[in-house]
Amino acid sequence: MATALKNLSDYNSDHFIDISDKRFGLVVAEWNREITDTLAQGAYDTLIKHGAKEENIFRNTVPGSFELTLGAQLLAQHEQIDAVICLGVVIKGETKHDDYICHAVASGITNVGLKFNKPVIFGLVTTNTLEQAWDRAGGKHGNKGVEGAVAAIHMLSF
Ligand SMILES: Nc1c(NC[C@H](O)[C@H](O)[C@H](O)CO)[nH]c(=O)[nH]c1=O
Ligand SMILES: CC(=O)[C@@H](O)COP(=O)(O)O
Repeated sequence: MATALKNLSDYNSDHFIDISDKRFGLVVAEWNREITDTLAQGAYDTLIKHGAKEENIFRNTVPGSFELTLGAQLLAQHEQIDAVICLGVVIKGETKHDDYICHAVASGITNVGLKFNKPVIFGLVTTNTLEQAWDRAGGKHGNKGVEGAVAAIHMLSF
């Protein structure tokens, strides 16, 4: 499987631009809070590591991943926000509810990015089990929050 070969925290930063004056929005879902907090810390630490200023990272929480789209839009609409990173964890339940959430968020945040012409990053962990989610929040497959921050910086370097 592709995931088995890829660590979400492995990346090449050679092409990154100076992000010291860039302003980042972090939108974090409260569902599965322990895991989403770990994703958010990974994203925050990566942005700081590559030169972002603490005062230029704006974190907001939403109830669940379904609300990430509106949360992203409320940040992306501000011209002083340069990129938005959306972070959530959706773990399959007994019904198809997870499918509806994930598809809505994937489509929704894509449209927000296109509407405001700025990076809106899909940092959604979508797993079958809690263990798989932790594997992608600092576990054996890295941290999806790190991947999200790297994607935001990469797109700003476009
Ligand atoms: N089951 C999960 C949810 N469910 C909540 C929805 O995201 C949403 O907040 C609710 O439907 C009200 O609109 N959210 C997650 O982030 N992760 C889940 O596993
Ligand atoms: C993934 C979810 O949406 C969570 O609420 C589990 O839902 P369900 O077990 O009702 O499918």
